[in-house]
Parts: sequence; C-alpha cells; structure tokens
Amino acid sequence: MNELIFHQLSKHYGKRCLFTELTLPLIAGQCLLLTGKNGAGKSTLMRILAGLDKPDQGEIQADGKRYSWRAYRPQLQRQILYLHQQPYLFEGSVWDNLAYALTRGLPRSEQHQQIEAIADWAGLTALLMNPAKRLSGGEAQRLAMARALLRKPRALLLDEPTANMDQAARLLTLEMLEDLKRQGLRLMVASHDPDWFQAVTNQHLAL
Ligand SMILES: Nc1ncnc2c1ncn2[C@@H]1O[C@H](COP(=O)(O)OP(=O)(O)OP(=O)(O)O)[C@@H](O)[C@H]1O
Repeated sequence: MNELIFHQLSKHYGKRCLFTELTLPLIAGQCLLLTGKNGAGKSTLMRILAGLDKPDQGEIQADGKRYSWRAYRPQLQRQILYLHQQPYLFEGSVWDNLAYALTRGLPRSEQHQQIEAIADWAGLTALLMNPAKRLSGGEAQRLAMARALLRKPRALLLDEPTANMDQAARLLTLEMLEDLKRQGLRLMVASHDPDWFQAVTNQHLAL
C-alpha cells in the first residue's frame, strides 16, 4: 500500500475562501497539474501539502491510515518537498548545495557517488565547483530539483518550474519530470502555461 491522499482540505484568508473540502490524491508515477489565476491559491495549496502552511482543516490518508493534517505535519515536511519558482540556494558551490541535502554521517565515498550521480542526471557536472548563486535561472532550478531529490521525497511540488526559462531549458525540465515519473515519484506542477505540461500531466486541478 503506497497511498497518499489529502481529504477535506480548506483554506480561508479572512472572508476569502481559497478552496474548500478539496480531495487530492498524489499518485506514484503521476503528475498533477495545478492551474488558476493569480492569487487563486496555488502556492498556498502546495505549501499546505508540504506541511509549510496550515490549512483550516484537512486530513491525510497514508499507507492505510487516516491522520489529521496537524498530526501528520512532520511526515509531510519530510516526504513532500516544495520548490519555489525562485529557488533558495545557499552560499558556496553547487557541490556544497548538494552535499547539504545528504544525510549526516554518510561515508565520504558514498557522498561523492550520490552527488556525482545526481549532478550528471541534472546536467550540472561541469558546474559542480561553480558558485551556486551565479547559476542561470534554468541551472538554479535544476540544482534545486537535484538537491530535493537527494532527500528522497515521496512527492515533489514545483511552483512555476519553467518561468523565465528559454525553450531548451523548458524541454530539459520536461524530460526530467518524465524521468521522475518513471522512477515512481509523485509530482505536482503549478503553472500559468498548462499547454507546456500537457505531455507529462495525468490529472488537472483548476483552482
Ligand atoms: N499570509 C497571508 N495572509 C493573508 N492573505 C494571504 C497570505 N498568504 C497569501 N495570501 C493571499 O492568498 C491568495 C492566494 O495566494 P497564492 O500565492 O497562494 O496564489 P497563487 O495562485 O499561487 O498566485 P500566483 O499565480 O500569483 O503565484 C492571494 O490573494 C494572497 O494575497
């Protein structure tokens, strides 16, 4: 059993309702596309799923049991990673940023192997010793994805992942998302440009 379903999710700010009693399954190997106009609540919803913001109410059905959002919050923060469209990168090199995501106490050889493998996957090998803060928008987004994957999440939530990218970088991102689906990861993509993500989308939620 490998289920991860959100039930009865609601969020208001004052009198304004962003969403109410939403049911939302995150399915292994599938991508859910999230659309809605500016201010519709896409980022808020993703931050709630990742345990970063509180809903008014909500429950999680995970692996055969049902939990309140509050009780399951620590697991959400570990299992579901939210990537902002302008990823926060630490001072230091690309390598340092990747190393930061690895479990403490990992043998040095294992650490090197994991960093080199993920850098290769994300097309960052030639940039490993470069300062992370000097990466282009597309490179920074790929580093953020690679760093998140080293934490072995159950789901990755990407907020406008291709904003400010050129055509080649967008295509590369799509290929990476396809590959993550093949590996069985749950994906959610918030975008104002749904046509771009049509090929990787399995479900569509419009807020
Ligand atoms: N802490 C807060 N207090 C009050 N209102 C908030 C708070 N955080 C967000 N909002 C409001 O909630 C609404 C939803 O914001 P959110 O960022 O989730 O929208 P979005 O769909 O991601 O928008 P965009 O497409 O512009 O990124 C907005 O009107 C925003 O101003």
